[in-house]
Formats: sequence, structure tokens, C-alpha cells
Amino acid sequence: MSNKIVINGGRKLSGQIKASGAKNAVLPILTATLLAEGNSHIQNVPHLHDVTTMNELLAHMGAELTVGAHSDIFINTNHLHNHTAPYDIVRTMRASILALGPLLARYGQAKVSLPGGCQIGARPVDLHLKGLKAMGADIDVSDGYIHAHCQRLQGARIIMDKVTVTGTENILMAACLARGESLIENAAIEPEVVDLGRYLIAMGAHIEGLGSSKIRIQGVDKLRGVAHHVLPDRIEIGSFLVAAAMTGGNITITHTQPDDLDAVLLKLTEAGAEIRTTEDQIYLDMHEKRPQPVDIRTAPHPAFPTDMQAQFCALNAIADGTSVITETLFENRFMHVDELNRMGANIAVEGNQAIITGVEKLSGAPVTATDLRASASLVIAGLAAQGQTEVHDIHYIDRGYEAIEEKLNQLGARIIRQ
Ligand SMILES: CC(=O)N[C@H]1[C@@H](OP(=O)(O)OP(=O)(O)OC[C@H]2O[C@@H](n3ccc(=O)[nH]c3=O)[C@H](O)[C@@H]2O)O[C@H](CO)[C@@H](O)[C@@H]1O
Ligand SMILES: C=C(OP(=O)(O)O)C(=O)O
Repeated sequence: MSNKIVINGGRKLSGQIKASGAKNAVLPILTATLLAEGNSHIQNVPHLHDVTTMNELLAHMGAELTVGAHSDIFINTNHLHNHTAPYDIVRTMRASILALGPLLARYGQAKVSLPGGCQIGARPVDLHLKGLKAMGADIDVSDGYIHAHCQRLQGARIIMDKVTVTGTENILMAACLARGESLIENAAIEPEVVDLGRYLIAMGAHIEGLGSSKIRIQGVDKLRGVAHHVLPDRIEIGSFLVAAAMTGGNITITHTQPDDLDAVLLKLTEAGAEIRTTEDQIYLDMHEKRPQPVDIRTAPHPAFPTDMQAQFCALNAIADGTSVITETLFENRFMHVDELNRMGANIAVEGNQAIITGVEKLSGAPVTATDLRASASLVIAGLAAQGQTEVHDIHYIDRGYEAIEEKLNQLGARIIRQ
């Protein structure tokens, strides 16, 4: 498979594209189908490598999947023959840990490989396990696997030590089929958690407080398969907006939920972009200006998302002045910096901060992607750079961006995969 993207940069992006469904919503929603009796129909499913991996994981357990013709999947999990998420699948996609809560809640047993560390940081799952133990699960970690058993889970009050997105999702899914009431405090309020919660409610779950840090769940005996339309991908949308801003361009993105991007849109405005929104569209015009530098501190929603940090490093790299980006969630999420510097950027990393002195222009260069958002930042930098950029190990980008070359070419970019 081709593993390199070649970009001829320096062209202003302009035009209209449609946002895809969100990776970080569709993955938990696919695991939530493990809770459902009958057929589930998931719509607005993006064509992503992670979705294929999740489908493989569900099929490995015995789920019956039919991929529809309109970005949709029909799933029936009534006849699982095993409850294992093997290492080979989990190591390529951490979201596989989301199978744990649903398997325990519906089948009383799960064997899920420990996700382990990945490039952006250690990413432990201790809080997932602590929450499930509080609900009565018997959990043993050995041979690299989480072995979990329970009779029926019991509702519990769980105060999360840290705000964790997939931790909240795992416990939320488990609590839906537990006996009695659960309360998750210091819960994550990311839009993707809310989308999962809405799906669970449609399935028959009793949940209050979605989108707040206190989620109350009354367990029910059964959940049924239903249809659900996955929410738009705010990180994909944000990435395209940054690309347009860096090239001085103007674009419209349709099928969005603009409110989910408040922190990102504010930073783009601070960088000098004109932003207009309607109920479901976002319009950005940079009026061919060079970006102003913007300081950023990543934090849980509604603050600035860590998944947009690398893209704003690229934007600040060509800004008219100096900026500081502080990464508070993941300890090793500046791997794009060395590669951006190969393109002429002037970025120094000190601890969890990147100090960025804007340069007038980046120049095309061969660079290597190290993770999903690092690869997005390099592609975006390549679009704004003078000359040709080759981004190697580009396969990471397919984890989270549907048809990225097609969408960028539609906006006037010159980008091909080789
Ligand atoms: C599939 C998915 O939705 N991935 C997103 C999810 O990842 P993910 O859910 O893995 O990230 P978390 O929200 O759990 O991580 C937040 C912080 O909590 C720590 N932590 C987390 C769990 C735990 O048991 N113990 C612990 O210490 C993590 O190391 C990190 O420092 O949220 C991240 C933060 O918005 C995003 O970057 C990822 O794109
Ligand atoms: C870190 C990310 O994803 P994951 O949690 O799936 O690795 C991301 O989407 O930027």
C-alpha cells in the first residue's frame, strides 16, 4: 500500500466540503452495539482505518456486520462466541478498550488486551478499571490482558480522579445495564460522550446529565438495537479550517455542529480569520493575511482540544510573532515539532511547552509522520509551504481523516498519494 503523500504547496484553499462523522464518536458507538438486543443501524460512519479495525474486533467476537451503501453499518451482536479483544487488534487502536464495559455489562465476562503505551504518551486505563471494580467487577490483570468477570454489575457512585473521555464512556455503557443507580462525577463532557449517551438513551437507557460533569444512570434490564446518526467530526473540521487559514484561503464546511468547536473557532478568530457560522455550516476567510500568533493550552472540553494542538503548531509556525503552546494531557505529543523544523519552522520544546517563533514561509521537505494528528499537521504545513513536501508513514492519517486527498484537492490543493 502506498505510504507517502506528496504535496505541491503554496496554493490558497477555497471552496466547500462536507464534514465526515466523528472517529471518536463512532468507535464507542460501535462498541455500544455489544449492549443491544436486535439490529443496530449506525449511520454517518466515516471510512476510516479505525472503523475497519473496530468492525474486525466485533466480527472476531461473533457479531454479524453488514456494511451499507450510504456510510452506514448494520450490526447484530446477539450471538457472540467469545468476549476477547486480542492484542493484535488493541495495539493498533486504543479505543478497543471500550469493549470492556459493554462486554462485562451484557455478558458478565471480558478479556481485553492492555492497550499499553503509544507514541503520544503512556495512556493508562487504571480509572476505567477502578470504576468497573466499584460496580462489582472482579478484575485481574495478567499476561498483558485485563480479565474481568461479574454477576450483574451494581450501580455505584464513581468520582473520576481525572477527566477521561473513554473512561467515562466505558463506565457509562456498563452502568446502563447495571442493577440500580450509578453516578459518574467529574465525567467528561466532550460532544462525543454526549453523542454516545444519546445513542444509549435511544436504545432504552435512562441517563440524566449528559454534557455535564455529573451523569446519573438508572440501570435497565435490556437495551434494544436502534438507528443512530453519528455526529460530525470536530477535529477533522478544525484541521481543514487551520489548513485554509494557513494558506490565506476561504472555505465553507457543511454538515457541522459549530458549537462543538467554540474554543477552536475563537483561536482562529484571534489568529485573524473571519469566521461565520449557521446552524450547520462554518465559513472561514483569511483574506490572504498572514496568521497572528495564538497562545494555546490544551485541556478537557470545552477548553482547547489536545487533538488540535499539532495543527495549531503548524499555524503558529508561520504566524507574525511568537507564541507558546502548552500540552497538559499527553506527555509526548510534540513529535511533529522536529519535522516542522525540517520545513524551516523555528520551534523549541521545553517540557510540556512549545515556543514558536513564526517564520514568514515554510519550505517543502521530506518529513515523517509519527501519529495521527502529527501527520495532519505535516500535511497542513505542506499545503502552506513553498515547493514540494513528501509526508512519509502517512498511514496514520487514515486512522482519522476520511478521503483526505479528495477533500483537499476539491479545495484546490495539489496532493497525491504515492
Ligand atoms: C478514542 C478517543 O476518544 N480518543 C480521545 C480520548 O482518548 P482517551 O479517552 O484515551 O483520553 P483520556 O481522556 O482518557 O485521557 C486524559 C488524561 O487522563 C489520563 N488517564 C486516562 C485514563 C485513565 O484510566 N488514567 C489516566 O491517567 C491520560 O493519560 C490523559 O493524561 O480523549 C483524548 C483527550 O481528549 C483524545 O486525545 C483522544 O483522541
Ligand atoms: C489520539 C487520538 O486518537 P486515539 O485516542 O484513538 O489514539 C486522536 O484522535 O487524536
